[in-house]
Amino acid sequence: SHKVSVQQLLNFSFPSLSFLYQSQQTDSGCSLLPYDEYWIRSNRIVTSEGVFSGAVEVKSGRIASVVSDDFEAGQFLGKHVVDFGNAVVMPGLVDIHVHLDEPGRTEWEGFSAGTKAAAAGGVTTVIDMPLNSIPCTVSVEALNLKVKAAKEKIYVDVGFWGGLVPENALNATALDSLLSAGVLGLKSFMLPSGINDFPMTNITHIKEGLHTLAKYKRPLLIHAEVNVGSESDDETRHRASDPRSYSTYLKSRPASWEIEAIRELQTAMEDTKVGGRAEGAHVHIVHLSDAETSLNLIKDAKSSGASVSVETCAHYLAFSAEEIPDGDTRFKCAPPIRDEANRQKLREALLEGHIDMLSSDHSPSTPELKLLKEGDFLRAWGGVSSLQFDLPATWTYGQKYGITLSHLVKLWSEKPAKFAGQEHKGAIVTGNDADFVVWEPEVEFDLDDNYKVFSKNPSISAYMGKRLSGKVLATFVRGNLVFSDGIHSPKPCGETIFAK
Ligand SMILES: NC(=O)NC(NC(N)=O)C(=O)[O-]
Ligand SMILES: [Zn+2]
Ligand SMILES: [Zn+2]
Repeated sequence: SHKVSVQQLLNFSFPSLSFLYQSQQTDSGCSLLPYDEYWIRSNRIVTSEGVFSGAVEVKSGRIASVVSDDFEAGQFLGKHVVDFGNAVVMPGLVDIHVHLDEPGRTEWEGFSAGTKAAAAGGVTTVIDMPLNSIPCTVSVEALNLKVKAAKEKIYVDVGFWGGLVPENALNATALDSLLSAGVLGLKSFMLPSGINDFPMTNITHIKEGLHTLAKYKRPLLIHAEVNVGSESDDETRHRASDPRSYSTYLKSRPASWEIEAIRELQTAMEDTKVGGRAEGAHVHIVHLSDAETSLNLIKDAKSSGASVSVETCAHYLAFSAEEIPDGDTRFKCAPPIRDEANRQKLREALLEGHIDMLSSDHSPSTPELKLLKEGDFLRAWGGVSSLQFDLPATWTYGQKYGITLSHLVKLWSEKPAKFAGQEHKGAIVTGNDADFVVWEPEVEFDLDDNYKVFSKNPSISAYMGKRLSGKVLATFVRGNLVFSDGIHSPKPCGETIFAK
């Protein structure tokens, strides 16, 4: 077949999309690109298998075809082609662990600001956590309030986890109605969550929850830490140590808290096996920090046939305890960021495939609650604000230990999409939603005061002040160009996602 240079056929190339938008504004306003059918071309299209030079055809929000560069002459004649040249085209990121905090705590975050940050960071789907909003998503009524609050505010697609709490855990009817209303799975805590109306569950609650989840084949996400007392054992002795020193906080929350929680979960994990009481359900350990015994226990459960997975977060891979300055409570989260040796082990485990996926655990609050002025690690709110930096943070630190573009696709898109029951997302294959991030891995930028962070309270993000590489040029959600050249589409056209 006769090959032609695609350059001869292009009718426009990046960057000019926002100008194009301004000149050809559509009435929907959902997309900065005024076409329903177009091709995206790049020398670096990434799948979990590798990188190729080619083009992706988009029609009505879906991927209509994917071709490598040995296409037929004339294939693009008369078509709209956006050429991204050497910029990388990947499936958009699917962040399964995000606290958007609306309704009720919009001074912490919110659907609009949070999903703008997601879009600016190449995240095309977020799954919202059931806690920190008021009310927490523990009933159908609360879910309905969330969905109502999200209406016409979201720039990317948003699904919801429901909460498993003592109040609903032993009540199969209550859980049935929450699951039937479309939450993608449930989430619970094995110790106090910090939010009074999201109480912790014990192992009986967890087992009953899994039993109900089995019918729906949906996962239970678990914050796996239990309070087994700390090394120095009581609050008074911590108080005697310097609360501005990160090591004081780290000692107050040792790895034994994660280990003990996962041990307690062993029989619950057993229940998910073929023939078990909760066959069809799945246990997912969120934000693993301890890369040793806790991870080994999870590996053992997996190899014994339990349906189990585990995520870690970008910040556990990026930072180590030794680097956290005194008083810098932006880094306070639970479980805590541990020492350098642990970070190395976590990175190895990730590359070896023992950690199934990544998430942000974007859990922002306000500078006041982070006690940024006092710098008191023991009293500050726990949670890292990071949603906009999922991609560049994972990439910047990941390059040091061997993360490839294909790793990013697998850990940030394919695996989490599948985990959340969104098999039609997370990969560049024909028929899938046209969710993409286009970015330049080599371009560096400083997260200084001039950098536009779309989340509320940018000053609390642990990444501010850092230099990252990996600039997002464009983000597409179901074919809509929702972010380009630093601006968002005029209308927020993200969709709410429900389990069927
Ligand atoms: N209430 C929270 O958002 N807690 C979160 N806080 C963290 N991780 O420090 C979490 O995911 O556990
Ligand atoms: Zn948690
Ligand atoms: Zn969380």
